[in-house]
Amino acid sequence: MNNYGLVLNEVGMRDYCTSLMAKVVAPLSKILFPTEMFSNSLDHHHTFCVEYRAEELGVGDRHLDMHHDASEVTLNVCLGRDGFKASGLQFCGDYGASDHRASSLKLEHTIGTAVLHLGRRRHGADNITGGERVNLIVWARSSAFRAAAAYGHVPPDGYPKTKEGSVVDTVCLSRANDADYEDRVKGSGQGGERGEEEKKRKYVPFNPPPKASCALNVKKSIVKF
Ligand SMILES: O=C(O)CCC(=O)C(=O)O
Ligand SMILES: [Fe+2]
Repeated sequence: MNNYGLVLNEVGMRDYCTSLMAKVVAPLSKILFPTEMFSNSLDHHHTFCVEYRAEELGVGDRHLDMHHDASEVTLNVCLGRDGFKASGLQFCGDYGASDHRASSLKLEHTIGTAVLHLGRRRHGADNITGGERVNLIVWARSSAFRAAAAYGHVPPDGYPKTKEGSVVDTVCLSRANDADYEDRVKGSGQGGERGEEEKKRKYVPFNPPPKASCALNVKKSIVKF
């Protein structure tokens, strides 16, 4: 979670952000993610700016731990500021997939460019080493998809889960979300101690218990009126 930034919906920019979602995010999502259940029904959003500041500038977020978003599709636009250093956005696999923690892409942010990705794709931002970086983030959501999940038509977080495969890359580990973080980073020369706040978090294990059903519950998807 970012501690520094601004929720644009709360400062009078909701309508502007809604038109950005309708004119940019929704049409591109239809083209890029045509097989997703929600690709035709993105209808609301949580839109905010994130801000990272290098240590030399004092307090601020330096990086963002590995996570997936509370969105169906995310638009991430790099707005500035000139001269920031170290801008990597590391992507891994999709939440629930066997390659969830395998590295897939490292994107270097540059001002004026954007990336559109599925919300469930694991990602995290590198430590900024100079200057300040500000990005606009649109978490686009579908009410229909979320209602389907709430009523059990699809699993609660949207997707069935597959047992994790053998490839787990250190760059994809999350200090806050992975119970095995410390064991896995030991000896890898990367990562570090969890902060106090991260230690207090309740872990939600990625892999489902052995007997958990991963299939969609077909019976539940029949709605009686
Ligand atoms: O810093 C970035 O570019 C990513 C931000 C992000 O993933 C988020 O706020 O959910
Ligand atoms: Fe994110």
